[in-house]
Amino acid sequence: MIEVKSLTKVYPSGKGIFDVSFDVKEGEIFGFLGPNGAGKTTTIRNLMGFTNPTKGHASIGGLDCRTQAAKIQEKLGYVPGEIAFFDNMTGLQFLKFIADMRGVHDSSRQKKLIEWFELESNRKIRKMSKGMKQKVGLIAAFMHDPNVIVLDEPTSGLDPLMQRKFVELIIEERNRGKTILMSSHMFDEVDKTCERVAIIRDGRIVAVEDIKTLKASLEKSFFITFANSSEIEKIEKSGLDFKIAGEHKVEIIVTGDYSPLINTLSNCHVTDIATSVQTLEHIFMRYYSKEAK
Ligand SMILES: Nc1ncnc2c1ncn2[C@@H]1O[C@H](COP(=O)(O)OP(=O)(O)OP(=O)(O)O)[C@@H](O)[C@H]1O
Repeated sequence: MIEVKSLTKVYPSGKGIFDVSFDVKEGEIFGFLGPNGAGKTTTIRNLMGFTNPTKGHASIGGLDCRTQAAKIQEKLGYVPGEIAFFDNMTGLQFLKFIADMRGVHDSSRQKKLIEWFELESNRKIRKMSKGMKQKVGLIAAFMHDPNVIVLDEPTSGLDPLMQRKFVELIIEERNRGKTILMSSHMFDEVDKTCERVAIIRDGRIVAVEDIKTLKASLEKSFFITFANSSEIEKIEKSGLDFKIAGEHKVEIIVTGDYSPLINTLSNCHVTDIATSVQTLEHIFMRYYSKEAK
């Protein structure tokens, strides 16, 4: 549904994005992650046709993002990273203005979204907090029921309750067949919603991965305490990946298959087991760090 091929945008400073390629399938939530300044907004601005690429191209629903931007925007929902509004309007006036521009006459979905995000819609935008403005931007992006939604850091400024509501909303939209591309710094939100992610660093894609595959590579550490130190010999002979963690204690690291651990421990006198689980954040941080390939 969204295709990005060798997209390159070089700013005069030499910064930008280089050979960015990924695709977002119809009906999936796709996460776009990366440290500050990595190139997420630049990529998204190219998708919206706000800026022309130096090289490469992008399309949404088969339409070219450079030459058919107006047509794409008719059907798209978009939340920019920084929302600039008509400050003197109330939230509701702004939403009505956008709906009129889009030729949307049924306001039932707009009303539902105002209730869902508990927006004080009669407040002037200039008197709204960052989070309130973000809600207005989200409602504007979703209220015309678009098939494709592009979100640049959609929950920045939202409190945890509203973040949760946002997560519920996009899962519901995905279940209704909508395609969502979302840049985010919130690993937890990405974990809860996305099927796949692309990670960008210094303007280049360093990974495009299935969340399930990433989760399968998470390590789990088991801290096992034995009744006596002689039990440790059994661990040494077992072939398990382990480190000594005390006189009677080992840390055993498991990825995926737990059977060898269970079989080995069933022959040992164990007095305590504690566990610690890696989260997706560990994996994302590995890609964010300079050492990642
Ligand atoms: N209009 C511009 N002119 C010149 N350089 C720019 C412009 N916009 C972005 N850049 C530079 O391009 C690089 C990518 O910036 P971009 O805003 O796309 O990153 P980002 O991943 O969205 O970051 P963040 O997470 O901080 O929002 C940065 O080095 C940035 O300074």
